[in-house]
Amino acid sequence: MKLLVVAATKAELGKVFEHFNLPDENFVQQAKFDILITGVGMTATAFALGQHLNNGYNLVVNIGISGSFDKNIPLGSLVNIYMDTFAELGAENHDEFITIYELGFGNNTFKASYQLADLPMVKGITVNKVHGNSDSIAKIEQRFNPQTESMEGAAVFYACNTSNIPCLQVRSISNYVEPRNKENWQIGLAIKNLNNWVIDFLINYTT
Ligand SMILES: O=C(O)c1cccc(C(=O)CC[C@H]2O[C@@H](n3cnc4c(=O)[nH]cnc43)[C@H](O)[C@@H]2O)c1
Repeated sequence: MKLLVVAATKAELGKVFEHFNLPDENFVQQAKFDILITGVGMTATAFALGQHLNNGYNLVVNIGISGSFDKNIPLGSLVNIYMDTFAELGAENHDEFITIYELGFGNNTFKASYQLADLPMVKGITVNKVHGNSDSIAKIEQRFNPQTESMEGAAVFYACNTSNIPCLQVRSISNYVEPRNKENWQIGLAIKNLNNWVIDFLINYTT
């Protein structure tokens, strides 16, 4: 059984690198798991996965921090994204938005194919532009009713679904999606809790 852990930035996995004494590289290969640092965003993620996904993985775990639309989800807590949507792929038709699915160019939503019992299941969207404006937040909530947003999740699900590799996405909530105020973000807490979860998961999954 071989696992691939995918993160956008090394900063999101700092304690994991320390715990397992891993070399300071973007693609780390170990006996029981590999780690891939892709860079932020869908394009960097898809490119990196295109280079490395063909290594016989039994499971891909996308991890990272994330914004939450749902203020009932505490900052620093972990969620399991069971479906994720490319929220900006489509066309504007004056005030209306037409998804690529509605345009006839294929799916805009992709699902996890591996279940975890112990985390809340939520619906995510993936964006190029972090929402930070009340009008655009209201519009995207009305369009997709998401609970979280990241900049990579749907790209990982797309690559894994297309390659028939089981995948799951675990995110730690660093901020609420609201008019931008970086002072409210809890990136340190979110990364700490995320790293503890990843270390635990790697130890339990690979032994
Ligand atoms: O300074 C900023 O405006 C900023 C915006 C988004 C992310 C960052 C980061 O430092 C981390 C990159 C990472 O974070 C994920 N993320 C976290 N919160 C959100 C969000 O509200 N909306 C979308 N993505 C978010 C994202 O997946 C990035 O890979 C700094």
